[in-house]
Amino acid sequence: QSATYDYVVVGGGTAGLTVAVRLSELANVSVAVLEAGGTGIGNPNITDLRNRFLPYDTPIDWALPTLPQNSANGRVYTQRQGKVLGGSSAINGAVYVRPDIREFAAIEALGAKGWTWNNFLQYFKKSEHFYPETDELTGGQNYSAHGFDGPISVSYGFNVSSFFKDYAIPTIENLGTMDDDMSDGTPIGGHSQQLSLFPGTYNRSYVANSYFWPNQDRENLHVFTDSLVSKIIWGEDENGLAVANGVEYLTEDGTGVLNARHVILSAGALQSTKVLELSGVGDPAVLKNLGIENKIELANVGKNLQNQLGVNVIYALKNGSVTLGSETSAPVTGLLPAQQVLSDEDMEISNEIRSTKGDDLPEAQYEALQKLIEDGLAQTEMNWSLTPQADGTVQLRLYVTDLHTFSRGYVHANSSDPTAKVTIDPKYLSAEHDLWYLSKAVAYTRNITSTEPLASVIDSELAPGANYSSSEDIQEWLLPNFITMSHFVGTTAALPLEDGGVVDPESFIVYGTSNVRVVDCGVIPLLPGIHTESIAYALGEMAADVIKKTEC
Ligand SMILES: Cc1cc2nc3c(=O)[nH]c(=O)nc-3n(C[C@H](O)[C@H](O)[C@H](O)COP(=O)(O)OP(=O)(O)OC[C@H]3O[C@@H](n4cnc5c(N)ncnc54)[C@H](O)[C@@H]3O)c2cc1C
Repeated sequence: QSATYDYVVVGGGTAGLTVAVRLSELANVSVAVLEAGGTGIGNPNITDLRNRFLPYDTPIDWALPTLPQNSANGRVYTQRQGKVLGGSSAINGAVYVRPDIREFAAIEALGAKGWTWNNFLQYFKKSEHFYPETDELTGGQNYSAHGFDGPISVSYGFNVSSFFKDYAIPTIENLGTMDDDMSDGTPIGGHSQQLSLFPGTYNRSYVANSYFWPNQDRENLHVFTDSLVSKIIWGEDENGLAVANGVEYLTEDGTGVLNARHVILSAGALQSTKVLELSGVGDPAVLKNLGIENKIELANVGKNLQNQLGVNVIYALKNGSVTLGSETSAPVTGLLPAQQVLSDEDMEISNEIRSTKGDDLPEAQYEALQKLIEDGLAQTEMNWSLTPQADGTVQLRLYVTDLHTFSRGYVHANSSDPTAKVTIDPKYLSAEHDLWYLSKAVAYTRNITSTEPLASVIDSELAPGANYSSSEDIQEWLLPNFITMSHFVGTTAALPLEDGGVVDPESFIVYGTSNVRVVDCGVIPLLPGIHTESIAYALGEMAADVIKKTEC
């Protein structure tokens, strides 16, 4: 089977379907998307956000194991990624939040030319349809940073328990501040949580049902599911430079080929690198191990892997003290600077621990991270949710995180067999500050639960439990209990080649090629202290605009 398209997009996920749908607005341009997973149609674990943990270890989850983590007693962590049309937007937590303006400044200063807040803001807005009236908790704010005509519905949880208004928000205000909008580029403080959710429902708004299905009848847009791309097929231009002629892919029926003028890799931060490496693009040492001939030497492919860490801290609430609502997920979230989470004395210890840079962390990123923390950007997200128990009691779950982590790892293809899972070593906790800081964030929840009015309804601490008192105790508890935010970035960084880049920040074109791009979260060079779906949509929108200009 062979066909020719102007653009072939590898991966029908968050950024991939966004860029494909936008490109197909040009009637004279043909676009194909090859997605390894199925359509997901009729799967309630995708559509109903209350089921958001049920996709794990089912066919719509790649379920990618890490290597044993040396700094976590050899623990193997299973990383989630959506394997279905919609990609990770089909299985994620649907928290909608954008980076701090200062994080874009830091990323641009690393060398990502054009990655300014103002440039991204137009694409955040373009992808969003915001429903401010659904805010039951704070309301009456300034929504000028939002979009009202885009495909992705953003609203607030509904039928929210009165606990959040009566206890959570006043307690947050007693310790810090409530902020009016978590998506306006100044996200410090407590918030009423924004979600990619159809207003007044439990239904997830994600890239398949909000960008693609409404446009699926376009004649110039073809989406192929259950099609795993194995590699790029190369030709040469008149100067002998590598030019992609298309891709090869596998289905149940065998091998297929799609010819293309341009290839866009959107397989996510964990898997676009695999397609590059199986196509002979990457670090020669890695390719040699795989037995793959080096077509384009690009040593940065798969390096600079970043993620954030978190853990659930659990408190029992006094019997009968709280009336449950029927909200989908944490209706209140806080974005806290290290200066709030740490005492003055601990801030000094933090400075001391951070004064040594780890070998895996590039110097420029190290300097940027130090400044983000010193300037008081969010270093901990704290999600507040209630969970009813079978015995009729209610637990308060404070999900606490370490947002700007210093550990860096890698992801590489593990075999020349395209069906083999990638090798991931995120090197979690290899930087001392990551574990130490998370232990302090856990301890900080005790300040919260001993502050009124919340203190009056707290019964006891269940996890880790009051007997874990010192930072060392809590660190020990964290090793088997920490979880990750699944916000992978950095492996195909949009930076100058000499600064660790894999793609050009303005064109998204892979260095050494003229017609292969990467458009997914892997291009984000430095992980901002927030969730990443908003950026994935903005990247898809931005890349489409950049590419459209080349077509006109
Ligand atoms: C469990 C989980 C919870 C999360 N929670 C949140 C949240 O609450 N809020 C938030 O903002 N972000 C959240 N995120 C992160 C966010 O969803 C991702 O950062 C974002 O969706 C990634 O988009 P992407 O386009 O880079 O990749 P993806 O959306 O993962 O798309 C990649 C696509 O490529 C396909 N693919 C891979 N390899 C191939 C191949 N060889 N051939 C063909 N297709 C291939 C995959 O099947 C997938 O569909 C979460 C992520 C996960 C996994």
